[in-house]
Amino acid sequence: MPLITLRNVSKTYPPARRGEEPVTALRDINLEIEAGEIYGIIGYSGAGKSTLVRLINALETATSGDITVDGRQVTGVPERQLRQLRLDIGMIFQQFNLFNSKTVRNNVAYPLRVAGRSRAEIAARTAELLDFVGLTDKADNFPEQLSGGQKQRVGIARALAASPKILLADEATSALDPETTHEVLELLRRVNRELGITIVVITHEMDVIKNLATKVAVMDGGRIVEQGEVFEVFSNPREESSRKFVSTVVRGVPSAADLATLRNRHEGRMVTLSFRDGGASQSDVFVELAAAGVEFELVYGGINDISGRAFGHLTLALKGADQAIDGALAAVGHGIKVTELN
Ligand SMILES: Nc1ncnc2c1ncn2[C@@H]1O[C@H](COP(=O)(O)OP(=O)(O)OP(=O)(O)O)[C@@H](O)[C@H]1O
Repeated sequence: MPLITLRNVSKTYPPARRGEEPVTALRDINLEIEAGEIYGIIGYSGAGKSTLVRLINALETATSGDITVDGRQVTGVPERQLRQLRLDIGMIFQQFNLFNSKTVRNNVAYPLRVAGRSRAEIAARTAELLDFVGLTDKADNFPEQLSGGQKQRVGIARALAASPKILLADEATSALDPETTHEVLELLRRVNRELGITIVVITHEMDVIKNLATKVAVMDGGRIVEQGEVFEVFSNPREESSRKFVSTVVRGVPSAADLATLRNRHEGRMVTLSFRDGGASQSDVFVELAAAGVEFELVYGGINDISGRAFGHLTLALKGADQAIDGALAAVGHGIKVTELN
């Protein structure tokens, strides 16, 4: 059974003022997240991502549909039954949401104090968590003395304090620079791998999905327009909005403007070759072209590695007789798609 299930979930917010229209933030969402996964949810601002998260941890109630978390019904149950659910879910935020007047140690200890744990237990658990996130030496500092990445590590330690099964990360790296983002993503991978915690990552950054998630749902206008393995969605996005996100991190067939620039700089016939794991490789192509006496230059694109599987699009400028070029490309055979650029 999946750890998190949403069936036909919709959410409509009532109008804020009289005369205004209600806002439908989610429409007929179906989603299954298995234990142990890192599940990415991507969409532009307003797509409904935060609403989805607030439904999973029961901060909002669905207008219709069913939500279960770890076998427990979330929709239509009284508040007191939601207490255990909230202990099972840790959360981290874009702006970290730390208590600025508390030390790092006391920030991490806070959920344990609220849960009424003993002093000895709190001290031991807090020390263990600070060690896990690499901030033992900052235990007595205040958040304002920390870098953004360190603050988020405190946020992660605090979210893990009550040993949740699920960690919800809402734009957790959006306020960080690329290097710090990398560090925090690495920590999240350890949280998943070493502690077995299921992670749901909400983001508008495709790089985060590419580097962290195993599965992804693409949201647009309150709907999930595409979902599946990250490799599948990246290597073969079917919907327009997925294609837009993928194009932010993967160079595909060059646009008309890019092609014009490439033609200014390079001579010859131009083709884009699309590769997919299991098919012909770059070197297969290069060997055939060289054997046919075709000169080639790689002018655009690249090969990506996602979850250990390769795919990508390479645009080549080719110089040689048309027949030799066609023969070489035909000889490479299976697994690559050739797009002639005119
Ligand atoms: N409490 C609320 N009351 C009324 N409308 C809301 C409320 N929360 C969100 N909305 C509306 O629901 C839609 C989805 O918002 P949501 O915050 O879930 O999107 P999002 O994808 O998380 O975007 P962002 O990244 O900007 O937060 C938007 O049109 C938003 O204005």
